[in-house]
Amino acid sequence: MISITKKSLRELANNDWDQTLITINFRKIDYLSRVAETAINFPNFSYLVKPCWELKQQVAFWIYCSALAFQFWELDIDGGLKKYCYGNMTGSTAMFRCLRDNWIDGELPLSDVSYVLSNSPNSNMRIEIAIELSSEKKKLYEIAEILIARATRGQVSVSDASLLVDAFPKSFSDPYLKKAQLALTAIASLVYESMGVPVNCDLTALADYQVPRVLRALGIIEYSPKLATLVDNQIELEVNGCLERAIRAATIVSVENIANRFNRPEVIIDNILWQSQDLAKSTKFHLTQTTFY
Ligand SMILES: Nc1nc2c(c(CN[C@H]3C=C[C@H](O)[C@@H]3O)cn2[C@@H]2O[C@H](COP(=O)(O)O)[C@@H](O)[C@H]2O)c(=O)[nH]1
Repeated sequence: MISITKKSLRELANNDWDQTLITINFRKIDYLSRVAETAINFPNFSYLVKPCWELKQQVAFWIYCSALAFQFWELDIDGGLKKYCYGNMTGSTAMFRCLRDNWIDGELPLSDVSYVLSNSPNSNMRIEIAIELSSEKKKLYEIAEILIARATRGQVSVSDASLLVDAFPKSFSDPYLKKAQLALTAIASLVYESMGVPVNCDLTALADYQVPRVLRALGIIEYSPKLATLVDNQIELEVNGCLERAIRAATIVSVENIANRFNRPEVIIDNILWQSQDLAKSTKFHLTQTTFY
């Protein structure tokens, strides 16, 4: 098995970043100093876990949430964009809350998977992924334990994220390990919150559809006219095609440069950008039907 490392993901990103499709305006990174100043706190993952849950359960829950953190939108028959809603929440926040509300005795019971997820976008794939996890509760808790032990040593890495892919390939396979790295960020944060051990996250940015939208609105990345037209008109991009990969790659390269410029970890920069979606206003995100992000 070829081992995936932060170095190999960066190399992949540098290969996939097609500069005829996307320009990165490195000079504009300097203008982000105000954003970087607020990028002090580690992302918070304890807001949904119940205080009575032991750490292993908190981690199992966030592995579950991360596996389902993809494509919270769907195009309806008129071509309009519909986002996943639960209560008065939308997108991933809504999904995480729905999972928390249906989490019983340390799991989303297998018998509940279909009805809990049937009204979500890409529901067939979401249900398949949930079945992979819910039918292997013991394995979920074993991997949670292994990853907690690694985090407790003070560092998590891309190769730890790839353990999740080996354990649950349907849930976590992705050339850029987006969801597996989200899970590792959650584990680092939860270990810190519950044990007081600071955990260094040697991870890349999480290449999703919101961070490139924010980077584009900030003028850090700029699409070629052809790519801009597709994204702005909400034309779907082929999964794993060169356009989609170029967007994910430019996200990783940009966040790496922002992190280096302001001497902050990539996960913190990623999180502050993800939390800054309001800045992007009407900027469209790219549409790709995928379970990767
Ligand atoms: N790059 C990056 N992408 C992230 C996250 C998160 C979850 N973060 C929070 C969880 C606890 C912490 O407090 C974090 O703040 C979700 N996503 C992605 O966004 C997309 C959905 O977007 P929307 O429809 O707006 O919810 C989808 O691709 C999903 O995979 C992140 O942190 N970084």
